[in-house]
Amino acid sequence: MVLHPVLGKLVSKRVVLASASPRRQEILTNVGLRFEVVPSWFKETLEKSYFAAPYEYAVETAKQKALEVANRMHVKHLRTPDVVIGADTIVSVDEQILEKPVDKQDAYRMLSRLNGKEHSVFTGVAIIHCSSKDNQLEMEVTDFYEETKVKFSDLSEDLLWEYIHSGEPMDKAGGYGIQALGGMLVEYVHGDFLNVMGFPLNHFCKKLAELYYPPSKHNVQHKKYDSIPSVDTFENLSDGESESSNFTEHKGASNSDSSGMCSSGSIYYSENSSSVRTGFMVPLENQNGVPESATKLPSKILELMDGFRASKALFVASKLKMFDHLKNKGPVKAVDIANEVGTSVCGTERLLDACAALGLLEKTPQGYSNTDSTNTYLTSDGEYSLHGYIIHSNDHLWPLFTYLESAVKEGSRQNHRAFGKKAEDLFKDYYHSQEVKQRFMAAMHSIAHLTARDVATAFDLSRFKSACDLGGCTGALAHELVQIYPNLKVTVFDLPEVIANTSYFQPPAQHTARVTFVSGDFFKDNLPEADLYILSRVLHDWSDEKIHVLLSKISAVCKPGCEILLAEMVLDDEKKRSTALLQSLNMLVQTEGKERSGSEYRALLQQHGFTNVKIRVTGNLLDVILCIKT
Ligand SMILES: O=c1[nH]cc([C@@H]2O[C@H](COP(=O)(O)OP(=O)(O)OP(=O)(O)O)[C@@H](O)[C@H]2O)c(=O)[nH]1
Repeated sequence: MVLHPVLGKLVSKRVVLASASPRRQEILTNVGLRFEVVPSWFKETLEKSYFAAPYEYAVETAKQKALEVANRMHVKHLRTPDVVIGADTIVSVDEQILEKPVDKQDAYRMLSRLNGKEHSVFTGVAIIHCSSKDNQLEMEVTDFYEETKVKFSDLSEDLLWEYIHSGEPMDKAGGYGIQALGGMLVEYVHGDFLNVMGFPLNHFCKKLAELYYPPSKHNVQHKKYDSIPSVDTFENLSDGESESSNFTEHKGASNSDSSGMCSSGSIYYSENSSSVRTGFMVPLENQNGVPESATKLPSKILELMDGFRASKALFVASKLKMFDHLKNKGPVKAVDIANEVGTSVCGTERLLDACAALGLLEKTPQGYSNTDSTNTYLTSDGEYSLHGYIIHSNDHLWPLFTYLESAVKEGSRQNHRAFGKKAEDLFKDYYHSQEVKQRFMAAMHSIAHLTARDVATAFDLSRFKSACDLGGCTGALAHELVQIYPNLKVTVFDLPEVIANTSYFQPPAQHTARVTFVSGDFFKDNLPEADLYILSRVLHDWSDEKIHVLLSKISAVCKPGCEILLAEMVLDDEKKRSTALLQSLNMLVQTEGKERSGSEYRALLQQHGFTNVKIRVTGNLLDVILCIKT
């Protein structure tokens, strides 16, 4: 494979990809490059008017992303990477630069602009070679860009919105992903497809070839590499460093292709060879440098078999607040965390190592530190903290799931077995003690906060003046709704014991005046008047009989034209979505409810006069259903 000699130059180096883009990770992993991912914190806010051409903006942003990571790693870990790669993809149309859309309206604006026209996709790339002298960081920056022209077909408004509601546009430059659903919008591509996806691999390899194999005197009369040097010219490329010639062609290896790549994308190389040889077998290595087994392993099954261990490691690290202890600190040694948390050193070290291997922590010789997503999702005060739900999973769901077998045999909830209590009303169980109640509310709050934006924007709700969120708990969705819809007032209706405890979860005052809390039981008490009734993660708790009671109450207070919005994990009719199916098992062990399909919800709603049932799959944890009282 012609790329090997070039990528092989990076094998012995500590390579860091300064990008959170899963596509860039995939493109580089697929060609066997081994690297760490350290997403850049550089904010993509350079003043666009300062740049004469769009590609200059993309190159400068890529450079700034990579420089930020190189500097941070040097300062933070005192272990400087050898190479840092940064990239930035933009779309340019009518002299405008389009980046990632900020919301659905923005995605719509972008896609409408691209509709029926040709545009350019530019990816700027920066390759920074770092070294440290007297603890001073020295960097050599190489950068380049690649342009690909893409043309969209003429697309209808409906199709654009359908695409936007798929959720795909949101993290993609120009608001589309050519590698997935977005591919259907595209009439033609002129240039490097991978460049559109986020990383111009071919140009990257050419750049490495230029850097690592500069034309020597004897080949200087040859044309400058305008493509990757082929294997035929491989010997000419040798610069005498042993690593450059460590690559071995592997003929006849059963799970390799002619490129010498193993099927999982690793590069073959021999340990001691100083010249290219053929037919020499060495163990294949995976991404972590671990030899691959000779036996074909059922990796999916093994992963499921051990899945509970990984979950429990996450739960325990969260419960012991290890991620909180690591927040805003440089690397911390296991012994220091053990002392702070009050745990054994050997146990703590094993747990932290497991968390690092699971990608939850970064580990360096100086100690452990949180990754960015750990700071966001796993610390108790992270922006989208799931801490509450993780503790609920550990303390409540885990014991219930140990009785899954009984639940399957008996077809009913297992609270009496897990907690030694007679099954009463579902929420009475949660609210019997202040501690359990707060834990449950924190869990519901974390999921509501994470899903609120997608639920609130799945449909345009700007025509409504008043909404009532039945079982709205801490008001996380209500607050998101009033932020998005300036004319909307939302009443959160929930049990008195919930309403009495909501103050802790309220956001800073900004739009809070348009959110009010009213206590009551939606099965027994009068419902507040509203144009829109919201039931988010409510119906899945209940049997069809109870749902009929609730829907008939709502139907009775709904004037024609009033609407209901449901947010639930909707099962696909083919029952293939494992997250929703596992959530349905979760409902089995603890409630009388279940997850339902779109047609099941439609049937329930239609029986109470709610028609025109529309369903949006959001790509987040909750899907959204909207219907109108006729
Ligand atoms: O067809 C596709 N077009 C673009 C993409 C993806 O879009 C983003 C572009 O954003 P950016 O370059 O700013 O990169 P980020 O994702 O924010 O990650 P960084 O941490 O590197 O800033 C990029 O992910 C492309 O892959 C696509 O998927 N398909």
